[in-house]
Amino acid sequence: MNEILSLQNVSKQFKDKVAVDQVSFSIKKGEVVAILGPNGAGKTTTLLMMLGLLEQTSGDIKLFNENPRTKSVREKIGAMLQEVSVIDALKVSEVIQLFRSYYPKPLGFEELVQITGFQEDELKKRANKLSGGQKRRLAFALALAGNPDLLFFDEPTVGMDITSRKMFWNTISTLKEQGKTIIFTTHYLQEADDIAERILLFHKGSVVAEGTPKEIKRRLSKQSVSFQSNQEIPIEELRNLSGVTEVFTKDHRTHVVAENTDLVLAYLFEKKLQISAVQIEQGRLDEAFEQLTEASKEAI
Ligand SMILES: Nc1ncnc2c1ncn2[C@@H]1O[C@H](COP(=O)(O)OP(=O)(O)OP(=O)(O)O)[C@@H](O)[C@H]1O
Repeated sequence: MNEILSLQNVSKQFKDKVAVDQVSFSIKKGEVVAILGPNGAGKTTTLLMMLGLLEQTSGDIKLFNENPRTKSVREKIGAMLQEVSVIDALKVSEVIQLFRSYYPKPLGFEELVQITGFQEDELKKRANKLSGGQKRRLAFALALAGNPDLLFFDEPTVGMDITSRKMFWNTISTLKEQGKTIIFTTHYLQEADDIAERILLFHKGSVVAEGTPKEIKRRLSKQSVSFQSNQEIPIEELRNLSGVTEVFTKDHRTHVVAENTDLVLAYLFEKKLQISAVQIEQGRLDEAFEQLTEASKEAI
């Protein structure tokens, strides 16, 4: 069995706020998974629970079939969180060496420096004197220090310029080729689409959709069938078809918005309705995602 992470009915409640609500999923070795969702969807809370940094209110979390807080698990994971806090009094090179010393089989110092692109003069700087971008690179080096099998990144590219972003994702592809399992949170749909093999779409603390980027796109963006007809159209019957979300008439055309337009077409043909000028349209994914984001803003 190559499942290395699993969550079962995991919830997290902060006072009267349910941040994560009955979430279940599992991740296999070597997968690159994006936890996608708008602000406040519960992504960071879920990540912190997976890392054992925050205790769940209920449910079960297993990493490598064990509790995330066990020492043997900690040695196999690396994480880059949103807030970078490093030991300010130390130089960059010293912080990297210190983190390497925590692990039984760390990555070589030179390799870490090369991956994260630190120059000689940067390595001599004190950690508190680094710019925001340099701090994130240091956090990346520290996440990789133990040569982990499983890596977690919380909104890794926030604040990075385009070049750093590109370099970051190139390194992630190399890590994937080495067989590492990578989980990252993002609220950029494009980023999840470009990088991830699987997306877990979070919304208001729950996983509302799960699948490959292609499957998610199909699910999120609505399709519609529209047609003309001289006959009376059984609008109510159409509305009751499975997966149909909307039926309306505009400019003498009937529009049926549905998850699966094939089912709508099959129904129309089965009923032998005389229809003409049939058009099938695919809604835009970014619009659909925006709607979801807007909906969640209202809820906050
Ligand atoms: N320590 C906390 N105390 C109280 N409420 C919290 C705490 N941490 C998170 N929350 C709330 O839980 C919900 C989920 O927050 P979370 O940070 O997990 O969302 P997110 O999807 O990571 O969002 P973002 O993209 O903004 O980081 C939010 O409504 C947030 O305000």
